[in-house]
Amino acid sequence: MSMEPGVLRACGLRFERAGRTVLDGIDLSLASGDILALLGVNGAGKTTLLRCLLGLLRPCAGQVSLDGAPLASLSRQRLACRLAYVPQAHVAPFPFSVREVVTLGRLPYQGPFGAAGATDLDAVESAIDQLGIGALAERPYTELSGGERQLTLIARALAQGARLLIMDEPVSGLDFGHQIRLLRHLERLAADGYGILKTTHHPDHALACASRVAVLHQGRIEVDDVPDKVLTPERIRRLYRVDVEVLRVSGGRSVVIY
Ligand SMILES: Nc1ncnc2c1ncn2[C@@H]1O[C@H](COP(=O)(O)OP(=O)(O)OP(=O)(O)O)[C@@H](O)[C@H]1O
Repeated sequence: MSMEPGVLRACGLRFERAGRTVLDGIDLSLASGDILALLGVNGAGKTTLLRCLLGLLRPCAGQVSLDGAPLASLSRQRLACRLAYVPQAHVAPFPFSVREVVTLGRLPYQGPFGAAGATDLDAVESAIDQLGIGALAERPYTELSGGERQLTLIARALAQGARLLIMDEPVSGLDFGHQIRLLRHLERLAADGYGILKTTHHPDHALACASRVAVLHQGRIEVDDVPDKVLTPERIRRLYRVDVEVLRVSGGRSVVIY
């Protein structure tokens, strides 16, 4: 399993779609130990930015690099050992079992005709165990609920062994308990040296579980700083057009009241 930390960096990213500028000069970095929460209203370009950072979309200007090397200079296999993606849960075209979907995370470590070896199987069982989805392991992915699919995709990313995780709304569709357990687990992973970039629509989740918060607005990163500095009532009001208060509670944490 790859244990390499790393720094993923976007410089001057610009992306256009159907003649519209979606991203306009984005500078952003993600390092080992970071939990970076990316906020922005619907359609702000969060998923587009994640897909540019993963090398799945090609920006029309700017560059993404991993430890100083442009993504384009790295093979897909090398990249997959360093960088894992948790997309928003989707319905798979084939009824793979949950264990088989998680095992797909091990593909970068196998040769063209390679079968999963002992290390791969250990990584798969460990990821299934971390996400608490052992009871689902033999169920067809196509027959899972949205939340169960989400947990499976997170397990697949952990099985992949990459230390930088790019997660698109990882808690969406999860019940309250799974949300809290996942956020706590992300904190443990960051303490263990993972770098995590997650999009979220919940300022509360960014206050509860992020070392930095970046706000994507009108194609630009409007601010990138510690959660308490970014998530002020004024900014939340301006961004989402809702009136809220932000209260300090015990343990030095802040919560959004509405
Ligand atoms: N396949 C596509 N073709 C054309 N435009 C698209 C396509 N996918 C997304 N867009 C547009 O690109 C912009 C950014 O979309 P994106 O999905 O990145 O936003 P987002 O911030 O992730 O939104 P949400 O919070 O709703 O998931 C939006 O205006 C969207 O309509």
